[in-house]
Amino acid sequence: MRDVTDLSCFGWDGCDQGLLPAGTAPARVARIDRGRLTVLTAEGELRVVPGTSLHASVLGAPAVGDWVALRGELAVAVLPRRSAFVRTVAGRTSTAQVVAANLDVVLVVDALTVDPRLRRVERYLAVAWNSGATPVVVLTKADLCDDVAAAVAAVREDALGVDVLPVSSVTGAGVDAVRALLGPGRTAAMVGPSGVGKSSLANALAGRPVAGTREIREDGRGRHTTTARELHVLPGGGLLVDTPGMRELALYDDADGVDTAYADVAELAAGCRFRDCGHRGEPGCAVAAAIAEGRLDPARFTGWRKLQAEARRQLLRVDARARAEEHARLRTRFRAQRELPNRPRVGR
Ligand SMILES: Nc1nc2c(ncn2[C@@H]2O[C@H](COP(=O)(O)OP(=O)(O)OP(=O)(O)O)[C@@H](O)[C@H]2O)c(=O)[nH]1
Ligand SMILES: [Zn+2]
Repeated sequence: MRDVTDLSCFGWDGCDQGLLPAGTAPARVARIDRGRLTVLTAEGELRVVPGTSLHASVLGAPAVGDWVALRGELAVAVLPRRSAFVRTVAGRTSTAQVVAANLDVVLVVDALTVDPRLRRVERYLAVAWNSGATPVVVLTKADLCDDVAAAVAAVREDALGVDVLPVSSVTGAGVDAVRALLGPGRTAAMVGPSGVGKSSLANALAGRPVAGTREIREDGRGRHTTTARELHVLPGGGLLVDTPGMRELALYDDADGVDTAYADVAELAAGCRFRDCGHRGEPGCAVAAAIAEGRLDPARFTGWRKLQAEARRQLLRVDARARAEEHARLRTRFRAQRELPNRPRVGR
């Protein structure tokens, strides 16, 4: 049995660092429902009211998995996060949304029913790497796949440095391997498109229905069943965040995550003759050479380029300062071009 004081700070390192405002107790956000928070405390679940100061905090609104400081039944502050899975809210905005906070593991979930969608997995991995938590790929519905080993191998080849675990929530195969990631006090979030079996996996891990699942409609269109993010406490003391399926995961500030997810391509690119090589046929392009020699899948290269461009666009939208820097960079480049020796100098 874990002792109660232990639970009150479990997973949050700020307690012993004196980060807790005086007269408050830490609690973990399990659910957010029309502005009200359900939190886990040493005494159990509690519905609390967000104080006005809560939204004023630099971390913004609380997310599932956040630690908040409670003063009575009022949540007064969002406590420092050690990791967060962040996406851009759908639409042409630059608003960041914290999907889940204080994670040890991000489970990137996809199904084995169709050919593994490698580009999609890579996109999730880029964001997951940037979260500060460890990404793991979970491939569900193994019972519906004829050649699990081949499908897993294909994903493993692309998901560099990431464990790839096949599971079936129906037969239970592979569920223990996922459970092993979720020791006492460890928090994982499942992310992935709708219908890949996240809720079914949550139920399999919990050993009881904790999340709503849906039957896929005959026409394959289906509807989202998971409507809210929720932090579930698993029997072994691990914590699992179930998130509603995402129609599209837009990158936020994920340039570093992209380079980690595509470490092989990034490393090749660093070996190009020109530092600013665009890999579009320049001489000495190491990326082009790798593609020509069959060492790099051109589709993976295209995926990298696309995500990099998206991360850069997003950065420009988000950060006016970055925009100024980009302008400065373009100006420098322009100046450098003007000063190329073989360029006729005008007006001098
Ligand atoms: N055969 C088989 N079917 C599964 C498995 N896991 C999930 N399913 C089915 O796939 C469908 C979708 O599963 P859900 O768990 O609701 O998917 P989800 O990812 O939570 O979907 P959202 O809540 O919309 O994000 C349901 O019909 C499940 O019964 C599995 O391991 N094997
Ligand atoms: Zn190049």
